[in-house]
Amino acid sequence: MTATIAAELRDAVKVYRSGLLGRRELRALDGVSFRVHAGEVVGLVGPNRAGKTTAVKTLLSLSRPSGGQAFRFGLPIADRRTLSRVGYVPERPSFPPYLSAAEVLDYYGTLALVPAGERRRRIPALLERTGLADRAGEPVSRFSKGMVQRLGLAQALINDPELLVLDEPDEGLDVSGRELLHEALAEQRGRGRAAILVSHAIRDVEIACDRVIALAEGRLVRRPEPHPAGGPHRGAAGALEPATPATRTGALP
Ligand SMILES: Nc1ncnc2c1ncn2[C@@H]1O[C@H](COP(=O)(O)OP(=O)(O)OP(=O)(O)O)[C@@H](O)[C@H]1O
Repeated sequence: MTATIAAELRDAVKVYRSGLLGRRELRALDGVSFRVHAGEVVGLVGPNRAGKTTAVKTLLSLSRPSGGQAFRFGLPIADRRTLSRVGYVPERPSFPPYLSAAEVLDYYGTLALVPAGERRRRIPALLERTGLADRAGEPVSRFSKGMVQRLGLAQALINDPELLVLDEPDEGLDVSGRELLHEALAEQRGRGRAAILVSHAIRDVEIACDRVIALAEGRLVRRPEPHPAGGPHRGAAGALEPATPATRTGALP
């Protein structure tokens, strides 16, 4: 039986236009196809400007593709109901500075349609887990960069997501903060859920991910390899393959 496909891009194209009459075009995504299955943690890597953030923003309905298709849990991304099943830590999380950490989590939990009883149960547990419990009542304006990153992770977990998307979440995190990330990713895998980690920290990707998808200049340069659902975590290192013609034409694993 095929594992649930939590996220998929099919020949996705994103063109940004600039200059006179929009004549200059930049192809942030140029025919990118990949799938992320339930039960696997996928690393999305590549140099600056490769299109990594554009790819995840497309999967999150934050960027409208110029061509191709994108799906969450088998449904087109235009169907926004599936967003409540996703947790997302953006590249530079920021929160209303006058809210406390507990209020931020309550706010985002409400937006993600988490029932009040669940929010009351989850918020203290997440604050404890992310090491913010002793500062839970303080306004976020007093938080350090690493604390904001930790709150970003707690925020992404408030709805117990089936797909967790982390866009360079390791910026500013200390060793225990990185361990926290690895634990969250391992937990996703262990519970048969999916995760995408965008990172330049190759060591973190090797430790945390089952396989790697690499982009460069808006194109896939490595072919994703299917991960047997429920199979042992073998690390990302063995999952790389050279680019193939199939990759270029958008054929899916
Ligand atoms: N809103 C936008 N308008 C115009 N160009 C954009 C926009 N967003 C992204 N781009 C361009 O698209 C390309 C891909 O950007 P993207 O942020 O997806 O890359 P990335 O791989 O995440 O890069 P980094 O590692 O630097 O974060 C870049 O050339 C960027 O300048």
